[in-house]
Amino acid sequence: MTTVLRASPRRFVSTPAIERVANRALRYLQSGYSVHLRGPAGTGKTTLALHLADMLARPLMLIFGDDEFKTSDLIGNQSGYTRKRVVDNYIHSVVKVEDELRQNWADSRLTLACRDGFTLVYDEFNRSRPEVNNVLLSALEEKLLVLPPSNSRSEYVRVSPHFRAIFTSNPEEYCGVHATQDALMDRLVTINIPEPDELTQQEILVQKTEIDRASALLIVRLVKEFRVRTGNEKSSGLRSCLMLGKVCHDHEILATPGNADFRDLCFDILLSRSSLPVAETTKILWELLNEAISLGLFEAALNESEPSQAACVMAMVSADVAKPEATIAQAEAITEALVALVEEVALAEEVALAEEVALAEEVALAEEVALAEEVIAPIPQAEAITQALAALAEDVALVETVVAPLTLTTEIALPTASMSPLSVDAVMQEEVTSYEQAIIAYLKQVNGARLSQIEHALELDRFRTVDILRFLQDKGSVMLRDRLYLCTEG
Ligand SMILES: Nc1ncnc2c1ncn2[C@@H]1O[C@H](COP(=O)(O)OP(=O)(O)OP(=O)(O)O)[C@@H](O)[C@H]1O
Repeated sequence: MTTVLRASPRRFVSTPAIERVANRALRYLQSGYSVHLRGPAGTGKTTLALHLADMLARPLMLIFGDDEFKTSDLIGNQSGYTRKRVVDNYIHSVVKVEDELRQNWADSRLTLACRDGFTLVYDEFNRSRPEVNNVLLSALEEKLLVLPPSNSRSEYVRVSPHFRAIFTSNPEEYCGVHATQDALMDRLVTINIPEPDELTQQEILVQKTEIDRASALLIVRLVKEFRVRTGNEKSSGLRSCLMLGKVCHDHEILATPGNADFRDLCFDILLSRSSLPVAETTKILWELLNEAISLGLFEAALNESEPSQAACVMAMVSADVAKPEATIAQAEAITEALVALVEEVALAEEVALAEEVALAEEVALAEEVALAEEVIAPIPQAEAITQALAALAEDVALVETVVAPLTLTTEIALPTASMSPLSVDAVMQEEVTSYEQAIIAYLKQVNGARLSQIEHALELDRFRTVDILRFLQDKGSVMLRDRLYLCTEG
């Protein structure tokens, strides 16, 4: 049984680049021509073919090219027999038997599509042997499909004006494909489908795997870079990107080069896609992921809303590695730019650190000042204590003087041997009187003084000063108030 599809690609993503190609193809189809989409594996040819068929709004016949294909698989074949037996016994002695054996014909997809005006999508048609596809030549050009000779049906099928064919193929250097015959190519409009651009791949990833935009871009760039470094630019990385994106999304794996799960995923999906020896490919991928971590290339480039210097550097890297002719000088320039960037980051960190240290020092200084103020505050009290101590010392001295043995005073005041006792007394009396007057005069002058001040001012020793002051106090000429000696005379 032949199934007619009404298929359209699930969640077809249209970006400006895809729309341009789709419009071109649709133009040729509307003018009655069949279209051939040619390009490396995974560039979106089949998806685009289905999308175009959907745009034509006709039922769809889908055929996949195969090396085992025969022409009959395209147009149909005899399938089984119908046997017809007639027994005539009209005269009882005569029996007439007629036996008829007829082959049945079953249309295949191409015949159905041509007859009913469906859209045929012949995916990877160059995987079928060229002679199998010869039947298409007259269908496309003369609009007649030629069937094997038969007595029971027409050998020609008139191709409906609504019939359209969309072919897809991989380039001839691909394994398992046949060279396409010129006659067929001459009847088709061939559009080359390169690998989708970065934006398209990112968009497809976001819409089909529901991964976030930043992760999608990181994956696209990582896969692109890996393919460049492994010299595997012939095919497209879109399928690998879709696998990475879907697994990351389904299992909540953070798509960053430093994440161990993501790294495992990259190794599982990408290693087998390189034609280099496994050890070499592993080293390349390992280095790539490490570079991405240390230089933060991919992460920095993701911040598209604020294009940073790192993003520019990444753009340079992408642009240059994409060109095989990128010279060593360009590579050095890129390295220099990266080094400058790393240095700038280090400098910024240093400045931030210095500012932090300065701030910490300021805080420490402020704390010290506060502490010092706290320490200094009690000083007036200390001064008062010192003064009190000094006064106390004076008082102690005064007491000592008072209790000092009288003999000592006598000794000090002893007259010289040359003087007579009378003259000695007179001299002493005279001397004492002059000291009394001197002290009274001094106390009047300074309006009161301490014991030590009087001693110093009049250059007297302590015992004499105390004696004289006590005498003056007894006389009522001097009084002591608050450790100050005051003259009571007017
Ligand atoms: N425009 C698009 N919108 C949505 N998904 C897309 C689009 N283009 C490609 N894809 C997806 O990318 C993957 C590869 O696309 P597709 O199978 O069409 O590539 P292809 O060129 O036909 O590959 P092959 O030559 O190996 O058959 C598919 O999963 C497909 O769904």
